[in-house]
Amino acid sequence: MSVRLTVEKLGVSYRGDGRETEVLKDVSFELRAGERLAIIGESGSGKSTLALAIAGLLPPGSRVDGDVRWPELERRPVNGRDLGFVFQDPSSSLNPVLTIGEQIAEVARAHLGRSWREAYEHAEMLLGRVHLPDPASALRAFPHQLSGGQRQRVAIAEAIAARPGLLIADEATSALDTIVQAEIVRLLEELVAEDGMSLLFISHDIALASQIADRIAVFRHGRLVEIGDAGQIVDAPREAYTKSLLAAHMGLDTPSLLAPEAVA
Ligand SMILES: Nc1ncnc2c1ncn2[C@@H]1O[C@H](COP(=O)(O)OP(=O)(O)OP(=O)(O)O)[C@@H](O)[C@H]1O
Repeated sequence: MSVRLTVEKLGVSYRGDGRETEVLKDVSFELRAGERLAIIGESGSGKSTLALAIAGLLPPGSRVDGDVRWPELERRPVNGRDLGFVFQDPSSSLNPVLTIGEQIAEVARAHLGRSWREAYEHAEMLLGRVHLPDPASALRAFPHQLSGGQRQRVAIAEAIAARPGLLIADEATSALDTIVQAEIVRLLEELVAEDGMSLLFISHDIALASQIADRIAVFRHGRLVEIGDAGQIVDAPREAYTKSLLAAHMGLDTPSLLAPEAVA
């Protein structure tokens, strides 16, 4: 499998109020084509900063050390074209005064060079792919006319409109109730498999991460503590911190994450 992304000794510091705060330190990993990698860690561990650094979206003035490379590309990656971003709050990527059709079609026009008519057809096809009921009517709807789960489906359709090689989902299901969350996770799995995209699934929820990811990377205080196959991380974590994350998940009322044979 070819390598889609190489993160090498990445460090990020934010600057403000005359101070510099280091939030990512010496982070290295590879993401292969078609691979689903979950990034997990507590709030403030640097997960979103990692996503922003990969997308080239860090605030101006941030200090970046190390490297993010895209071996398959011979040019700089273009946001929207080479990578799609889905955030926790779909309102941050959807424009409230444009119809759903206009927003998705605009991505197809900008990045795929489609005419408006072709771009609208493309948008309707994508709304079908994200399982929005009645895609033709949805094209004419405004974001506020949809439910939270439907808005997240639209945000996903927009993120994949230009067929990017990488989809970054940053806490994309955290604001949704459990049933809708499971549906969106299934949808992401389906789309990633169909399009051969790589997925960076950012979550504070190790149980959810283990459902969707091939591999899991555990972050703490801006450092990559442990990375491995999802099964290994959940069944046989090497680091004490990962064990404590798993233990914190295991409330008395929580079903075990471990496979039955591993418990026996
Ligand atoms: N623009 C910024 N300027 C200064 N500090 C920032 C900025 N953005 C984030 N931080 C700080 O960087 C650290 C890492 O934040 P980040 O959002 O990357 O963590 P996270 O793991 O994604 O957290 P969460 O799960 O709460 O979103 C935190 O201490 C945060 O307060």
